Amino acid sequence: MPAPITALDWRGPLADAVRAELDSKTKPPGSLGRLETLALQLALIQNVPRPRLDSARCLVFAADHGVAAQGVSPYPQAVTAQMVANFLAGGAAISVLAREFDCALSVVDCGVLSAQPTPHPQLLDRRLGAGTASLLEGPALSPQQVETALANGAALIDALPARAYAFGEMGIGNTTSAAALMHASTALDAAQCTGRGTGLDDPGLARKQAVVADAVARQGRSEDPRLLLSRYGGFEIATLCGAMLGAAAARSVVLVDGFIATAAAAMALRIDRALRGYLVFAHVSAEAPHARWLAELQAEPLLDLGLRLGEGSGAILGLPLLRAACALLADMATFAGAGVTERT
Ligand SMILES: O=C(O)c1ccc[n+]([C@@H]2O[C@H](COP(=O)([O-])O)[C@@H](O)[C@H]2O)c1
Ligand SMILES: Cc1cc2nc[nH]c2cc1C
Repeated sequence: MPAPITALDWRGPLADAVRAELDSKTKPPGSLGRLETLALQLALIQNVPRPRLDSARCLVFAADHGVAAQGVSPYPQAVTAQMVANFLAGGAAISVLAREFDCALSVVDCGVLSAQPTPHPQLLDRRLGAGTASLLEGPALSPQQVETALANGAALIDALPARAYAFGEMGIGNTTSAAALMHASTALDAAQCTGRGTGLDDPGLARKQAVVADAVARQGRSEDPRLLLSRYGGFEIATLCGAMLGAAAARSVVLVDGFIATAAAAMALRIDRALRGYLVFAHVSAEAPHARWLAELQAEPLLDLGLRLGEGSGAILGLPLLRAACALLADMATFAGAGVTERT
């Protein structure tokens, strides 16, 4: 069972003090928009009037998916292991962004079907098995694998402490898993929950929608997040779910990436609603159902850049905005201090 999360108190004395401090700064009240909300959120998360973001980590959770055999992705399953090697070699988009933003990068192997993974200081072995089972043929994870994944994710946070986490994922076929989780846990139909992933053409999209519809027709809808994770997977989504809950329990900020990371967040929110205050939805992906799911979660993403890469690439782009919010709260002059006249 993941550790309990302290719900944020947006109406308490600390929130009032931070709002008053923001209003005392040399700017019209509210004129720094979302950066002011972020500063307040960070203060409440850290439970201090002057939050700091002196450490940040990016964790990319990777796994293979049996459902990839159904032709639901234009790329072969082997790309998952190949991209893990690319993350570690420093050539992937997330490798470049992590260096650019001075953010430690780790890759969590939750079940990638590489013959023999080469040990690497940034590679963490948390394999639950040899790839997620096909969600079309039965449960993608056993109930025991779900529990192990949730515990693994939370334990990673204890092992790799940070004030902020940019969480991402890699897994050919995992937009099908995320689509099935969305279809099975919302009132939306399979077509509304299914997107083109890495770039399916129209016949591919129709095939993927049929797979999502079939899988949910066979295994059913549910409100139970553990049951949903068990039915539809995948290994990386369930582990990511545990990591999000662990990060919030440790009072760290969780930067949520795209469609698949949002699937993990949606399941984690069903496990502990208090997680909500710790989440920063960094961007809205170009994967069509992502905007719909964010709307269901009443989440307003920070960025809309047309990204649909995954890997945590959108999540990490939120990091400079979090850092900016902290710096503004800490370092801006007040009207009184700078001798600037307040509004009449
Ligand atoms: O983050 C997103 O919104 C996103 C949207 C489309 C694709 N992806 C990435 O693409 C992979 C899954 O796509 P697919 O087509 O194989 O299901 C997986 O590695 C994800 O990281 C990610
Ligand atoms: C090349 C490639 C890189 C990725 N990164 C995340 N998902 C991906 C899918 C593909 C196909």
